[in-house]
Amino acid sequence: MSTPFQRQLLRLATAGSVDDGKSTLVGRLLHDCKAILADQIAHVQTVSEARGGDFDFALLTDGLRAEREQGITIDVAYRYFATDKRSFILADCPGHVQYTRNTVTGASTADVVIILVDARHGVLEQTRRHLAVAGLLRVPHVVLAVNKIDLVGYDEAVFKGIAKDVSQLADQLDISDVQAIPVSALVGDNVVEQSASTTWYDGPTLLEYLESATGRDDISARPLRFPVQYVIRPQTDDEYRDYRGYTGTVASGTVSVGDQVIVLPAGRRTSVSGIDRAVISATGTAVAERPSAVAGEAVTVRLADDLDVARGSVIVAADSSPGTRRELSATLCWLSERPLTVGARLLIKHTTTTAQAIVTKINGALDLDTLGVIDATGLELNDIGKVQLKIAAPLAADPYSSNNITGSFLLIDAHDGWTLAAGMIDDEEGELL
Ligand SMILES: Nc1nc2c(ncn2[C@@H]2O[C@H](COP(=O)(O)OP(=O)(O)OP(=O)(O)O)[C@@H](O)[C@H]2O)c(=O)[nH]1
Repeated sequence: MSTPFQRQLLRLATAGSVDDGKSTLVGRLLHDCKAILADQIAHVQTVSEARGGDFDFALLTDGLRAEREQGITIDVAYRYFATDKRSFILADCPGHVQYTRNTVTGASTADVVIILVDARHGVLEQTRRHLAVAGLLRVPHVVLAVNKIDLVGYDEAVFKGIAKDVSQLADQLDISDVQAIPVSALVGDNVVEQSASTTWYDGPTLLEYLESATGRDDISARPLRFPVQYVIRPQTDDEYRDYRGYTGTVASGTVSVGDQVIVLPAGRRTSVSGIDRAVISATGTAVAERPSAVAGEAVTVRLADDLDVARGSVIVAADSSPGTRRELSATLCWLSERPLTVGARLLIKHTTTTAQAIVTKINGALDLDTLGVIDATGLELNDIGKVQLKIAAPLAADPYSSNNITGSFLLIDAHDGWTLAAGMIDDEEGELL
């Protein structure tokens, strides 16, 4: 069972092209739902006046920009805010040349992605790309914020035209829930307050929508996956002499004492004999035994038998084991300036395992104009493509459609440690694109 706090929490990400108004929209949202501190408002007022202009909402979110100017690399920053009804975590993806990288990072855990379109420009290539990424990552809800609606005279036909274009794309990309909202981030229309200038629109404001949207499926109801991060074996002379436990974060499902489990990749069956959690208090750290733990909790699991368990092992429900594989069909978002070619040798980071991998085949790339798959011999920066990989170690992996944690991975350059791609494991039929 999730706690009331977990139930109310909604993860958001924003996406849009440069100057579509992301910073202004986020600033407006935070300001109008009173999530901004008074001293921040006073500061923005002073800076805006010094520049001889009106209150600049983008300044409320531009702290990041200042940090970037100092050379600190921040691709995605997380902001927390709350209303009476709900708490939010917003992955703020600044306008940047590496759009896809930021969007993938921000949207990978998002419940809702807000895709901005400038009402004057309509759907652009970036919009298609952002929609494709949201579809691939199976973000449950997409908000199409048709921004700068004030600059097209609050014209209903313009809004409807863009909403229709996006709804057609969403159908092709298998995105089932798109809510189009006409907004002016600058004026504040339909962000928190209903606009008097769009009387033809009877849908929710952005905040109303966000306060009522449901999150991703409850991952604690899925089969157990517990990737082992560390093996704990104190080998001291005290009561913990024979202690052997496996720490990690429950990726999905629930683990309870007495559960029948299988340890992968070895495939040995055993049962859970104990679950411990460190409790830190004023008097020090103690170990508390727990009857069970749910997805998202970091615990130490003890097993009834002394098996070969190491970092990278995955403890899974005995009646629902994914097995292991050394070959994967996957969809990649290629995030590097260095193109991918067949035969490339890389590292794959999948849950707590890192192993060598080789790209054996490139099956095609997504054509953003037609949204079909076209032949490709390589993948370039921001391309989305289908590949086959051979891996040096067996992975306990699920298709992304059934588990977004054990179904996803990163590809890393073995020489310099740079992240090259984010990958999602295809269904058996390879139906991701
Ligand atoms: N008229 C009008 N102007 C807007 C609106 N939203 C944003 N703007 C203006 O558009 C410009 C770009 O807005 P930003 O919020 O900086 O855009 P952005 O998408 O965050 O830009 P980057 O962070 O550089 O990607 C600014 O001059 C804003 O004042 C709107 O709804 N109406």
